[in-house]
Amino acid sequence: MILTNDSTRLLLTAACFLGYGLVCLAPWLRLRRKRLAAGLVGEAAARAPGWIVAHASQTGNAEALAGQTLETLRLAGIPARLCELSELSGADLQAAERVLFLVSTYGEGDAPDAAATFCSRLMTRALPLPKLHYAVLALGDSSYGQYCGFGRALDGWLREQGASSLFERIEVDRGAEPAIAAWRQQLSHLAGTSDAPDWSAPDFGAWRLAERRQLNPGSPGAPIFHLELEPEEGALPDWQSGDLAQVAAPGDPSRPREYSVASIPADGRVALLVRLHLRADGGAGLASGWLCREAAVGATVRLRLRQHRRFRLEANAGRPLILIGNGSGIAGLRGHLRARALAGQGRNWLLFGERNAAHDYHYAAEWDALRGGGMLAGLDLAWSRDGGAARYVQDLLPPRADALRAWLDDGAAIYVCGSLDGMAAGVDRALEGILGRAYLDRLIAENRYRRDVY
Ligand SMILES: Cc1cc2nc3c(=O)[nH]c(=O)nc-3n(C[C@H](O)[C@H](O)[C@H](O)COP(=O)(O)O)c2cc1C
Repeated sequence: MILTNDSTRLLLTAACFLGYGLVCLAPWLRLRRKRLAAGLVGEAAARAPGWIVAHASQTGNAEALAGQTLETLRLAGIPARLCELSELSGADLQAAERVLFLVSTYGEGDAPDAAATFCSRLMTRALPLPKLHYAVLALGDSSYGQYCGFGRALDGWLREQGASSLFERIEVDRGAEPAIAAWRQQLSHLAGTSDAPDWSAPDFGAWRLAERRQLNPGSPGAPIFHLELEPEEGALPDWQSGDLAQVAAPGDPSRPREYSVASIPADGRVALLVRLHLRADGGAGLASGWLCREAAVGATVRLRLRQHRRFRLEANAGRPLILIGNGSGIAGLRGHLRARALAGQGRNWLLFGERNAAHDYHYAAEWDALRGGGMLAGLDLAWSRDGGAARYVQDLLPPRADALRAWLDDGAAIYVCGSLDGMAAGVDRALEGILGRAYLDRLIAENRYRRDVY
């Protein structure tokens, strides 16, 4: 084809417009993709109030069920969006048609960390919600005094504000399948669909206990063991530092025990730290006794891995990390330190507390190697049975207040792993004393204060 000067110019101009149009379209397409990924189903959902699936989760169970709830609504063609409870404003609640709440309980009947702002901002006051229809799935454990305490408090507060429940609160005791099935059934009924997807958790796999060694021989405390496991068949599954492993012990398979994974996939094995639980009568706990004593090296262990989104590094992977823990809590922190070393991120500060330096300084050689390699910038230790100024890990914080502020000013995130009794509350109080509650609440809202406490 022969082009005249005029038709060439015309074609070039048209091409320019087309190009410009594509440039303008690209951000819109990106935004649309982002909205879809965030759970906004269809453009209408961005405008219409629609349904909201709100979760408050500490270790990811309620969050995972919220994702599955959203998926069920999505399949039924219902516009809905997924969010964390603390992202909801009073105006959101007043505008929403229907809100499904999936919340767990922590501490002693408390809300998970991620719900702190919702509790302090909204649940402390009156908020008329006459138009709101809602349902609550409350996750808990009936061996605690305040069973499903937060789910019950939330339900009560919503009712006091004039909201109407779509169906009675459903309580899930230790992940019990029948309660989850009841929620699924109610949901299918509401959504007008009978083909809700199957939500069952993945099966336990067969793993071989490849290694076991006691970390604290001679300690006045209960023995603690480092275990390494590999799949009996097939490839190692993928996981991230911060994730959890569930073990079904032969003596009590219906109550799997959960442990923080202390290794990363690059190690080629799942490592766990298990403290032998000694009962008042001197006998060993069922699951820990089996894992630490009875199961021979080479034995089959039924295990499955579970994502722990709230304790993963995720968006904090590029920040400096302050890792605080005690006892077996070093497991989750070790996973993070190994992930950081692999990524070449050396701005890590470990603060750790145990009983005594001679027997309970778990993984001391590893920390030395990390320091030598520039992968551990700070290490502070507290020994409760050795005397000295700092007895518990929280005592390490006030004398290091200036360094702590400097790290946080540099954008650091804090990860706490270990016992809820004493340690977690003590660390929280010490941080509040140094930084103030508002600052800590901001860190929580920014996902820069993450806890795996038990
Ligand atoms: C340290 C700790 C404290 C807990 N406190 C309570 C409690 O007071 N009441 C309750 O019903 N469940 C309690 N639970 C059980 C959790 O709510 C339950 O394991 C739930 O399935 C966790 O869901 P999530 O992963 O969404 O946070 C507690 C669990 C832990 C680890």
